Amino acid sequence: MAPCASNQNSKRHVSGEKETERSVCQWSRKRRSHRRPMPWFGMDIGGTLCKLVYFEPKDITRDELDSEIEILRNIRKYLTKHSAYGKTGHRDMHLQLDNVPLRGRRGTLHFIRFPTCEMGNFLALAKSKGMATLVTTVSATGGGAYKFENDFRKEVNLKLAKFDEFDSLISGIQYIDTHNPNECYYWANPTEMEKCSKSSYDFSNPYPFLLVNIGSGVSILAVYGPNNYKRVTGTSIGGGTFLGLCCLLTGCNTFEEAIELAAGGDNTNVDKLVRDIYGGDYERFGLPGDLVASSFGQMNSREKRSKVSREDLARATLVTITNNIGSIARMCALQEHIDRVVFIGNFLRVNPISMKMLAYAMDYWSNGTMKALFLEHEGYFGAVGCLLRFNGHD
Ligand SMILES: Nc1ncnc2c1ncn2[C@@H]1O[C@H](COP(=O)(O)OP(=O)(O)O)[C@@H](O)[C@H]1O
Ligand SMILES: CC(C)(COP(=O)(O)O)[C@@H](O)C(=O)NCCC(=O)O
Repeated sequence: MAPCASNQNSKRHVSGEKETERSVCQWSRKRRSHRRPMPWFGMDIGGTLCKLVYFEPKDITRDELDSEIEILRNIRKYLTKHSAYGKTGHRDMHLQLDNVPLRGRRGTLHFIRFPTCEMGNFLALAKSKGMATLVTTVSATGGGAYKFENDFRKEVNLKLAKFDEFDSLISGIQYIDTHNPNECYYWANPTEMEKCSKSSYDFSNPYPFLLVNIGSGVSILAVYGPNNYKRVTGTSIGGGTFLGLCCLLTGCNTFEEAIELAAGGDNTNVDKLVRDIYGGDYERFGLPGDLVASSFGQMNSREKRSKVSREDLARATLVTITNNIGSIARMCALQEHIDRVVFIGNFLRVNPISMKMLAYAMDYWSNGTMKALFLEHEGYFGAVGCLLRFNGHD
């Protein structure tokens, strides 16, 4: 397992820089004498989005600055002075982490994403910025670290140090939770939608927890300790399914558009509810009348189809996918005897509807014994984790 995974106790009692570093990357001290050459990147190349984390050192000495080669300086400036790159690259400035320690240095972590299908353009841009002239290695995870390995070597002379996506996810969560006091939150009063609001959660004592990563597909891990986890199950009905079906059904073209449509729609015009079948609640088995009995169950009727809006269809798609994930997650939590379920992945980006639904489902169907938790850096943990794991000598 990873050399830089911390033990729980050291993680809980972080107070100063030295202790913080010890908790995250004890082994990095050994390597400090021969510092890793910059730039430091971690990439998580997923089925839909490529997440790129860039560490900008802020403790650069005058000597270092003077000896920094121009290409590196230009790359640093380009990445940190812009918030958009080309047509599809974005820096999530609201997630930026300042003054964090990373393998003996202090600096800023920047969070950048672009669609994985734009990898060709990304490599061309990297080449145009001079990356190909630097003999360097980038740490990478996700399926694309394997799929695009040869392209990186051929196009930009970059070697990829590959790390497993789940090892990376867990290291990344541990690190970011240690360095961002407001990372973890939950939705308070999930059963009363008007009162439902975001609240901070102290996740300094995290184990065990169930980790539900909602990316293109969904992977569910039971995490028992920093170096102890298993993949319980997965489902192919995930974020990619939501976006794909929504594009098909509504003609929308982006995730943001799909979420906006869903926000203005009503799934009860599309789904068949328990009350549509029973006329009210199915009391004997505790099924309330407003529960969805059959997702898209009204859409067999030509008349109902003629009245339904794009917004309703988007909402029903979102509700269907979210409820299915929530239901599988709850069964896994029961099976593993775990009561805290952490939902991450970019499906939850700008998507409070799904988060509130997951919070509601966990709370309601467990009679308040299970809690849904969320993390601010939702899709970036893999990229951070693989950056931490790189020892600079692969
Ligand atoms: N800008 C975006 N473009 C495409 N999908 C997005 C975007 N923002 C959020 N998503 C959602 O996030 C999912 C991808 O999540 P992510 O955690 O990055 O997974 P992966 O590693 O498989 O790419 C998409 O399937 C979609 O539901
Ligand atoms: C194959 C994956 C690990 C890839 O991760 P992703 O890019 O979706 O984040 C994931 O899509 C997954 O677990 N899919 C579900 C496969 C299954 O268990 O049915």
